Amino acid sequence: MTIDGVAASGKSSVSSGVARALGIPYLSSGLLYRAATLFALEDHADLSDQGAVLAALGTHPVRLEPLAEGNRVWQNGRDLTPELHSTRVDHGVSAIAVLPGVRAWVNEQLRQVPPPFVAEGRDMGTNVFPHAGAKFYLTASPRVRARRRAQERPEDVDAIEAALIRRDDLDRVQSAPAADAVVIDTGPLDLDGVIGKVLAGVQRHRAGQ
Ligand SMILES: Nc1ncnc2c1ncn2[C@@H]1O[C@H](COP(=O)(O)OP(=O)(O)OP(=O)(O)O)[C@@H](O)[C@H]1O
Ligand SMILES: Nc1ccn([C@H]2C[C@H](O)[C@@H](COP(=O)(O)O)O2)c(=O)n1
Repeated sequence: MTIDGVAASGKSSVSSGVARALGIPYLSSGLLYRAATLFALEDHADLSDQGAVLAALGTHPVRLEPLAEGNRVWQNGRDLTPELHSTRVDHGVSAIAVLPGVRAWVNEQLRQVPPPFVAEGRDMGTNVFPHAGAKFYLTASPRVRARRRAQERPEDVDAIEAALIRRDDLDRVQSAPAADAVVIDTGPLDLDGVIGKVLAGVQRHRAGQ
């Protein structure tokens, strides 16, 4: 199954809850785009130069550890995960994510994982796993998302909201919901409410309704 959505709409938290309820792993594609961004930044690569970015990726083998309680990304023995939600990675990741070679690098890693799993990101239901059994797409207003994110970060809500709107715009091309996805506005719901809606959708799908 796939869970896509806009930035900070709750994809990772919801995927983790759904994966735990179903007893299967979840895969965060966004973390792989973030790891690619971190490598490019550390190598001082021009983020719009696909050749330079792919050269940086070529020297940094990574492993996505699909833990249900939260994915981690490893480079040999180094756990990259704590650095992947830094502001500098947030600012650079959309530039990296438009590069076709980077998208192929991410998708190849995702497609090596044996099902069943919950795949989470932007284009899981449209491009990477178009034949997934059940598809969901999470949204919420930029203000709601910024308020939630502000609980985790020292920046103020207005700055976070502006950055989210910028990233929504830059990611728009690969972020369209699949035609057969169930769209959920998470604004009026708490986390358990969203997880419950997704699980109910999975049940309906299994029952063939
Ligand atoms: N329905 C909800 N109600 C309240 N808080 C929520 C809800 N869903 C998610 N959150 C909170 O919002 C924040 C962002 O959620 P999360 O990191 O899961 O989003 P995301 O879509 O995976 O983000 P990103 O696109 O940056 O990877 C977290 O602090 C999470 O706990
Ligand atoms: N399938 C995906 C997943 C992610 N991206 C890009 C777009 C985001 O700005 C960035 C980080 O993702 P997030 O952690 O916010 O889910 O990666 C993408 O293009 N396609």
